[in-house]
Amino acid sequence: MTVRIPLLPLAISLGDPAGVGPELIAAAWAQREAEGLPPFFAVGNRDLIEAAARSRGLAIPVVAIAAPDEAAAVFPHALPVLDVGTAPWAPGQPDDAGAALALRALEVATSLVKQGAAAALVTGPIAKSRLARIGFNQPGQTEFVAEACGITPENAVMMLAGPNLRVVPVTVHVALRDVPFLLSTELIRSRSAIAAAALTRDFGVANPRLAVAALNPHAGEDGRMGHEDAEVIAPAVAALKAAGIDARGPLPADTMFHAEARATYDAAICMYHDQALIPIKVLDFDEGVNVTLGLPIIRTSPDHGTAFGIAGTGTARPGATVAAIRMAGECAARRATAG
Ligand SMILES: NC(=O)C1=CN([C@@H]2O[C@H](COP(=O)(O)OP(=O)(O)OC[C@H]3O[C@@H](n4cnc5c(N)ncnc54)[C@H](O)[C@@H]3O)[C@@H](O)[C@H]2O)C=CC1
Ligand SMILES: NCC(=O)COP(=O)(O)O
Repeated sequence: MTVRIPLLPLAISLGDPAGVGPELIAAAWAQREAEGLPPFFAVGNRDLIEAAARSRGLAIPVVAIAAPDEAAAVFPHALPVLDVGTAPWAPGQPDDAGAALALRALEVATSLVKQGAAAALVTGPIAKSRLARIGFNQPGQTEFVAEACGITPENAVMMLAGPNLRVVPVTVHVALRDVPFLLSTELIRSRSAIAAAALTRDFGVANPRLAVAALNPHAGEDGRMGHEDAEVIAPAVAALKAAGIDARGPLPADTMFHAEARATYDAAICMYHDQALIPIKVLDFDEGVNVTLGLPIIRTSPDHGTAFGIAGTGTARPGATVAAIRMAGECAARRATAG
């Protein structure tokens, strides 16, 4: 297997300092050689990351850098960190100062990637409710990064990807009761089309096969269990096919995710958050990556959240963070090669 390495280091934002983000950045650095990871630097606070690393027995060297261009030389022997603020390390005890540091790290890391000072953005997990307390008015980091890049939220598409499955939730961080009203033929069509284009551009899938899920049980059972499947989703699939995209559906969601079914598509287009995220977290929790499609930059994140309950205990597994770094590096290298 050829490992694609980007020319510049990646930027990784700290995430909420009370969560598992800081210690998993350190754990990923400790595994850089074994995992063949591309060079990266953290954006956050050196002392905090060092404390988080030591809590899990990682006595790794952590070095403050003044600018991203110092990261490549430091990375082979120490974890480079760009300091953007301070907060005490208090695992499992989120507060406004920590949320402010997380937001500052996200802002700076995003800006550095946009400027071309870093090859791609990997975001550490934040708690949306904690950031909302300090004025963050986006549903999540996806929409924040999209806005920073001048992309509308509709055109920034969340995909969760692991070794066994890729899923795209058409609606994301909304109440379940609102989903039927938010779904539209155009939203399903456009998110699917963006996903198909990104699978080709960033993942090297020449002719992506999309499996589009139904909303209702049994795909509506001829209208006996809801009308959205026939009236909203089926026309979107027809429009995708008319545009030359290999799309099928609406498919009953309960039989889309077993192994034989998964082998027939490259991504499942799902109608709501948990329809997409439950199967991938069952199959690939420890290697799942959240990637934003349709952006001018590459952005990935581990599939899990802040896990405040286990921060600082040494039990958080680094696999999803490692996978997010690897995927960001590969996608950035693929874009650089394509020109
Ligand atoms: N990429 C991001 O920024 C994401 C942020 N979140 C945020 O995280 C916060 C907590 O959300 P939850 O639903 O509790 O999800 P969570 O992923 O933080 O935790 C769910 C369960 O998985 C465990 N877990 C999570 N990561 C783990 C790891 N690396 N190793 C071992 N166990 C792990 C936790 O201990 C917990 O039992 C919320 O505020 C949410 O907004 C959630 C998902 C993604
Ligand atoms: N459930 C996915 C998630 O919460 C990640 O959202 P985002 O912050 O990456 O937009």
